[in-house]
Amino acid sequence: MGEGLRTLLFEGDRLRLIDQTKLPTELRYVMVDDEQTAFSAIRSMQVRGAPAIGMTAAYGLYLGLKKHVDLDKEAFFGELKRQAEFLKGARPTAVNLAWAIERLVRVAHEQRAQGVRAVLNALREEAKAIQHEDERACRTMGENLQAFIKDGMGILTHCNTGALAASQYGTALAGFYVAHERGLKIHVYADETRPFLQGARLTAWELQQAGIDVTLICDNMAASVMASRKIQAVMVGADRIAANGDTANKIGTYQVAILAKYFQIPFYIVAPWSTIDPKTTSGREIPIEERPAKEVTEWGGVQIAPRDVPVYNPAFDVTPHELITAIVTEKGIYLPPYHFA
Ligand SMILES: CSC[C@H]1O[C@H](OP(=O)(O)O)[C@H](O)[C@@H]1O
Repeated sequence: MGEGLRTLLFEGDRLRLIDQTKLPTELRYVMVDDEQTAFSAIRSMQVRGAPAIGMTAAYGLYLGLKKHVDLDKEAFFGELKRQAEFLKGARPTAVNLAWAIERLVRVAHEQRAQGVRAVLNALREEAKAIQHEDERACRTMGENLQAFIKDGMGILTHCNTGALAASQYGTALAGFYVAHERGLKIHVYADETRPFLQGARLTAWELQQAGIDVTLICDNMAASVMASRKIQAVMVGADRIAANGDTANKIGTYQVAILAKYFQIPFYIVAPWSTIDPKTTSGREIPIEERPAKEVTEWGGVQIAPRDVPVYNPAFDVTPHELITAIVTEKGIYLPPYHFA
């Protein structure tokens, strides 16, 4: 689905999202028409993936404020502040969310001298601009990643970094789509990605739809698959990259990076520039979201662990920069030592 199905479709002043909690068994949609519906789609992970949640929050902020078009300017800007803070709290780790909201807030203040309607128009256009920029960034990341993709390669990936996670193509998966378009034969090993199963439910589905060879493995099989020399590279996404290159990504990424180091397999991060947060100097400062215990103790409403057992469910971990071979963005390829400013 590199170019086909759209995770986000903004049309007729409404945002339609693919409901990712229903995949792969059902292709259903969810509509966003204000900040509340945007917040709940992001929090419940109907939409997920750093670029996709940033774009959803941007449209959600515009749509939420549109309902307050009749407020005077002072009250409207008060509402802007409230909704912006509210949306930023939906998920704390992926910096793309705060980045997109801050872009809209900046534009609103630049237009403050104009009327509320002019501010609203500017907000809508900024949200659309973020989406268009993301489309171009995804394609360029995919092209840049070709520097590390060779014909016949086995590639391990974790979570879902595909078209579902962004406007189209995705980040690491963009590279797989471009390689496939160019006739390269690659074989992708997709970690299932406990507990939310983005690898099993989303990556396996996306790659299968696109006709790219994919084999699903459980997370605890990665060492064994690497030991059998099936993997020549690991390529994953990111939710926040600190100035020193430390990278927060889906829980389980860190252990894959350690395994890659052990087996001397290169480990690549692929992310748009908006995922880099130079204000965060190292991974220690990255806030890690904790998700509800039920995501671990239940699946599909079925209990799979003892009732009331204590659960620790961090959604992300931080891979230290020294385990990262290169960071690929739309602006180019970055090699260690990393210094993002
Ligand atoms: C293209 S960013 C994808 C990114 O999304 C992730 O998390 P989640 O599914 O919780 O939004 C993850 O860390 C991926 O690498």
